[in-house]
Amino acid sequence: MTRGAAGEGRGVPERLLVKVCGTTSVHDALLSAEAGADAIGLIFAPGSRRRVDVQAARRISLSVGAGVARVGVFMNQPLDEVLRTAETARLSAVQIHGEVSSLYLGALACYHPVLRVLRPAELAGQGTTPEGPVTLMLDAPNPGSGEALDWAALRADFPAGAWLAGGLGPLNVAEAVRVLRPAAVDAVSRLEASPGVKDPEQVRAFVRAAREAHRALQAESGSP
Ligand SMILES: O=C(O)c1ccccc1N[C@@H]1O[C@H](COP(=O)(O)O)[C@@H](O)[C@H]1O
Repeated sequence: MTRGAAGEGRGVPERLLVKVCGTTSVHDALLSAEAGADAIGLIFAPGSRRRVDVQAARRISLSVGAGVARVGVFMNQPLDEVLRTAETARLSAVQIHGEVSSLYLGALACYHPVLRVLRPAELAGQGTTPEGPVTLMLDAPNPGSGEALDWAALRADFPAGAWLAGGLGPLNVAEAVRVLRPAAVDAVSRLEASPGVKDPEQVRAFVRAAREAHRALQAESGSP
């Protein structure tokens, strides 16, 4: 991955990962995998309309196999709950929202790759997303709401190597990729027919639009 300081002169990442979040069925997991997603998200956050139970998540994870990353999404949940869920549901990474300590993140990172979610107001001064098991991810203040961010306003502070979520969909992902050059894009609301149920056309169009945008950036910058 091409990395550098936040803001100015950010390179084009070698790869753009695409994550389709809020998966609640084997059917939708296979749809995302067939559309070419690199990762699916399984939401365990309390109160989410896309919350999946651990045994269903395990069946979903096993259905896609090791070629597709399974990211568990958590919000202010105890460490032992996250670790138990990750093991039972065969997660390959955990996405952590909410108020948690660096000790909590460090302990989790001993076991799993961690996506640490930040809101726009928390971005200033983060610099580059660190090499290693904790990767930064930017999301809207109200996760899973479909609210898009002002990418141009965040450009100077967006850490190189970070992931991007927040109101992304087939119609705007190309612009987001062009402006912020994230290492990965992640979406849920704009890919659904109803909460927790994917719209196949939107999922396919999202993956396609993200890939095309990344290829265009690479071509522009002369990267292979
Ligand atoms: O989607 C949810 O219900 C949710 C609940 C709690 C934490 C995270 C949640 N979703 C995450 O929100 C982003 C993007 O959502 P959207 O595309 O803006 O709707 C994604 O990372 C989901 O993992």
